[in-house]
Amino acid sequence: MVMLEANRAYFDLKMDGKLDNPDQRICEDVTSFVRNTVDIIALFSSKFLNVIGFTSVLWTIAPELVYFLVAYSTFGTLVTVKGFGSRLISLKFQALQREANFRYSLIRVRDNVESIAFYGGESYESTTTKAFLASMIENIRELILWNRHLSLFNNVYEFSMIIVPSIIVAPRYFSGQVQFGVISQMSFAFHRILAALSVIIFRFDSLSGLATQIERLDSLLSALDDHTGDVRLMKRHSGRTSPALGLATIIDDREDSHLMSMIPGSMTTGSISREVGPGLVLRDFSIVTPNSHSVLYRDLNLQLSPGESLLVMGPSGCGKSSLLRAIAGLWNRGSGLLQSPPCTDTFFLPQKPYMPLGSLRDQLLFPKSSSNANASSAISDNELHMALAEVRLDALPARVGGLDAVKDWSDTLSAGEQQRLAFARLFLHSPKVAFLDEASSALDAGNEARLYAMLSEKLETYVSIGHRTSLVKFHTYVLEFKDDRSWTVVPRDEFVSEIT
Ligand SMILES: Nc1ncnc2c1ncn2[C@@H]1O[C@H](COP(=O)(O)OP(=O)(O)OP(=O)(O)O)[C@@H](O)[C@H]1O
Repeated sequence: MVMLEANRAYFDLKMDGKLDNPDQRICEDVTSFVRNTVDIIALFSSKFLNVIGFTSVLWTIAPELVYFLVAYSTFGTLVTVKGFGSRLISLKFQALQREANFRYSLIRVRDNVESIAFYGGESYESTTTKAFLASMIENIRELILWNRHLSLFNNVYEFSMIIVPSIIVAPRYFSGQVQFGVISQMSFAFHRILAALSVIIFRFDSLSGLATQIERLDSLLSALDDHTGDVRLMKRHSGRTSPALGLATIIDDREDSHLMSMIPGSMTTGSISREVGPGLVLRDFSIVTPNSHSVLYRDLNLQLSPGESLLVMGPSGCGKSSLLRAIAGLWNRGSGLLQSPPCTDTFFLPQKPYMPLGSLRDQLLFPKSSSNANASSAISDNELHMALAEVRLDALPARVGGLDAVKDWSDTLSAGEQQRLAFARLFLHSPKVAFLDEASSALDAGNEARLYAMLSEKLETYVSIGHRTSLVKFHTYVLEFKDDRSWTVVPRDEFVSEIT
């Protein structure tokens, strides 16, 4: 939940790609960690009481056996930890990682059944999934082998002590110094203390499992901490309002400079300065991709006042979506000034419409939740039906069983229907500024023109990304990226006269 709620940590951790399978760490490792910790605390407490209780018994009969037990269990513990420890922990770590990878490969197939079926990619997917399974099995095999070694060592360690107390006390029994009953009393105490002092040896399997879970959870928490550090730096940086703010200013600041050094690549790229304002202003704006550190474009300057709109065009891969990522705060590496309205006034329609789990009502209200009384009572059923009618999906509720019908919407609706539903979502939220990333790419020209005509009536300001020149007439300005990474911003009419 922290990952979802705290400054889009889920997005940044995925983009950084340094942490594998956070889902498994959260769902399974936490549960196992809590269960194992409780078990181990209970076990250690009971063994501690055994040591206290039985040492006094053994000490009165044969104190040399107490020294012997301490030395023997220390030797056994050292052999177990040094000989088996690091290998077993790393194998268990890999086991969790490979199991999660295998499960993720199955989930990917489930989520992409239609595309795989169209491509006829069953054999490829089967090979890939089998490779994940094989790597998991190989690891389990090695784990079983090492556990067998450990268990053999445990048996030798334990059984070689069976007759030791009798051998040591036998001379005293035959010389009449002790009774026969004392031998069994001493033997019982000896084995209870041995079991207690050898707890690390006999329970090494659970302890190494716990160590693995601690390591995985620790790296998750460290990644979240690093992320909080990054966000703190960004917030501090974006809190400044001087348009002249640049990388040099930040590096001169000693505290910020320390924080900047925690961000990979920050000394070379810096962060974008952010301000809140009514329109959209980009000044000397450059974007750098998160991992590859390649600069998509440099020194972009534009100003969009309330009431104006912008169409972003350009060849595939030139960085159109990345511009929206930067405006949304998903990408921060780069330089220059970005002024945009507060996030409460903006709404983004991403390239791939997202259909959350839930009812048709949830699809329309997303990202608000229909279970939130304020969100659901603010928008009536009638308004939801009207929004659907505006995007020509008025027949949808009857077709699927009403606004509360729950389906897998990404599979149930066509790509164009999902895009129309996303437009309905946008109209219902009626933000001051909207950002649309090829949000009508799956629509026919008629539906696209109708939706854009409605958009220009309903919203003051919007920025769209699109490839079709038919969209130009719905925008005030056109920002065009060229193949050589240069760019131009021109008024709509100028753009039209240039291309005709
Ligand atoms: N997470 C990432 N890490 C590194 N590079 C990335 C990442 N995401 C995108 N890129 C790269 O950044 C460049 C710009 O990507 P972007 O998605 O902005 O292109 P685009 O202009 O919107 O393309 P299209 O029109 O095909 O959607 C591409 O070369 C892409 O490979």
